[in-house]
Amino acid sequence: MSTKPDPALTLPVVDQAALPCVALLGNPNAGKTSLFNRLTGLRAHTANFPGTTVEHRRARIELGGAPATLIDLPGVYSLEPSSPDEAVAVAVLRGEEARVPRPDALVVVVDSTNLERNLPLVSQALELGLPTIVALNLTDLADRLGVRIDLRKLSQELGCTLVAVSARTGSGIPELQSAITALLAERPVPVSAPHSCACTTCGGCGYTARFHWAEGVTRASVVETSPRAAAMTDALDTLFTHPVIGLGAFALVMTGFFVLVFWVAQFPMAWMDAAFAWAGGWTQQVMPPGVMQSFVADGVIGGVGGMLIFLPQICLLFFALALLEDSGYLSRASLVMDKLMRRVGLPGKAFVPMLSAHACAIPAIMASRVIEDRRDRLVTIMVLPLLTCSARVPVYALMVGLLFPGSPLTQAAVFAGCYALGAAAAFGMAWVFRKTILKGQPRPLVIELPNYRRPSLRDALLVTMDRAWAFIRNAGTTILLICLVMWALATFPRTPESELPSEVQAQVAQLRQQGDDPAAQALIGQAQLERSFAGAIGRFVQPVFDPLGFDWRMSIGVVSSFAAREAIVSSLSVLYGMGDDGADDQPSLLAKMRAARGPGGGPAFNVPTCLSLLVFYVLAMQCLPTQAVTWRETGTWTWPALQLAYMSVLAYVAAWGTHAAASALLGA
Ligand SMILES: Nc1nc2c(ncn2[C@@H]2O[C@H](COP(=O)(O)OP(=O)(O)OP(=O)(O)O)[C@@H](O)[C@H]2O)c(=O)[nH]1
Ligand SMILES: [Mg+2]
Repeated sequence: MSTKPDPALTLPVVDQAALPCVALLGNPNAGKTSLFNRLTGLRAHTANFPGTTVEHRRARIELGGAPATLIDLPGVYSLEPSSPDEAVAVAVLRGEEARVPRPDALVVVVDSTNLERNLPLVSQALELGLPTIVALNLTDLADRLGVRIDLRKLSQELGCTLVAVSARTGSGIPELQSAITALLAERPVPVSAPHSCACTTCGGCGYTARFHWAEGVTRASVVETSPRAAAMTDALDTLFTHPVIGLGAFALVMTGFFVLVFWVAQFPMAWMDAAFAWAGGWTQQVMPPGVMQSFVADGVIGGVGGMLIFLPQICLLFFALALLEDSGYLSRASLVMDKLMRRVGLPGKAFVPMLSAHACAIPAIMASRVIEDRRDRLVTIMVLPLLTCSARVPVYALMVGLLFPGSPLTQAAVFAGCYALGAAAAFGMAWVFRKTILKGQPRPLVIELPNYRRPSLRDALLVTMDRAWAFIRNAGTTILLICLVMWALATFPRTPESELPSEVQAQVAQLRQQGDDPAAQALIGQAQLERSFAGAIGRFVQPVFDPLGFDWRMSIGVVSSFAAREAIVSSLSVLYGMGDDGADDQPSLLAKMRAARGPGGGPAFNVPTCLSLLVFYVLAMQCLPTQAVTWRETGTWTWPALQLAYMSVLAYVAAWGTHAAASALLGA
């Protein structure tokens, strides 16, 4: 599924340049984006692991009745960047980022449950000489964990205004807004930090001085900590990061995830399928037969409905992923997976991008900016589109629904198998790249483990609603357009019944004599479809896909999905819906496809063909926006071209092998 431009990035440049500009700076995972969302009312992505934001984001806010620009930055541990995302933050601070105004003031966001680790950056920020406020965030969690901070003391130690806030509950937000307004009005320059190092001969003691200062300030201002909370975190970490138990826990979490997404979704999906079937049937009753009826029933309801029935599954996927991201577990899973990933040449830091690629490869490719080494990053980017993104979900669901009607557990297992195949292919290809064009050993993982947090149901629901809306918008625009083109290609030229071949006319006459009018009508529909533009194009490309077991309708469906893979579902819905089998008064889309016949008279979607289609869609690169992002992140067309070439060959060969093996095994 392609991502739309962030509304926060759509401010006119001229407008922003004239406005006072405030940047949110802070350690990774300190809650900068959550605060940004609170202050702007936007819904930028947040998650409980370091490195969620990898690009600056800006929006206009009102402060004391006057407009200002607020910039959210990627998290940094220091102002000496070590990865591309950190470089973005530092470039904005220096005024070196194109089209972004240099900030006039800073809000340094600090995690109050992790004060000591956040303060070294505060000291560097204060040295920039910009008007600065420190926002002490996550105070709700600090309260729950029994961490108490003496705010007056801390403010004195820092020598700047300090505001305690909670981006989660909203407490302290009005005070923060007032403090920023005053900061922009008065523009006080912070007093110089008390830890600067006079030594000019070595690079290390500056850091040491900063860390000593952070330790001292923490000791002076943290009044109370809770050993019980720390003990609980340690106990959970011992389990989740254990080389064996940790792997078992990971397998369990993932299994639960897929069963939830698959099993729960089947109920609303069945209702929606029935609703669209009813709507199609109703249209046929109220509209006179003809081109318009076919346009509405087959083109619009059939095509878009064929896509929309998968909405519940998409929603559940994003909801479950949001809860998982917010829990703090993912950083632990990265540690457990690091060893395995490094064995195939992937860095441990690729884990979170790989997991988020299960939603969409585009943000995942951008998220790989957290990987410091260029070769490590390139290997990761090259294999990310192999992981199952949400646009593949409708294709998988359609195929497993056709393959195993009425057995949700088998469906769930095959569905999970597709995800596993994508992951295995990504690991295998990473290994191949490491042995060939991107030789080298990935760096070992050093990662900060965030606190475990109770996931926010509200945030997860908001993410889900956004994604659902994006899915509906996509179905109502791009997919609808593809459906209409497909419908037009399948409708015209319309061969009159009298011009159909004589053997077809004879069969039709015989069926009518037997009183089987629906079957006669279906036969005419089939013959007309075969003589349409779609039939001609399908037959032209079909020889390419014949070894994979695809008939001409599937072949044209595959071609239609090279710009956006999910388009195949709607294309098939239109094409199979139009060659109506007449088996039922109002057959659902799945029923129509199940009843469709292939050239030999057997089911068009037999087991080898369904499996081959599944394998093809697991492995093929069919997403133009992903290619564009690969180009942007790598700076050359070589990598996206290679990505397209190797994935297409891999998909074709694997689908061909699957079809041949399944046909041999089943004697098909
Ligand atoms: N309980 C609680 N959780 C918070 C608060 N602020 C942020 N969070 C959670 O902390 C996690 C990190 O929040 P983000 O806003 O993504 O942090 P960030 O600083 O933008 O992180 P990066 O983009 O990785 O640098 C998310 O799970 C948030 O829901 C808060 O005040 N209270
Ligand atoms: Mg962020």
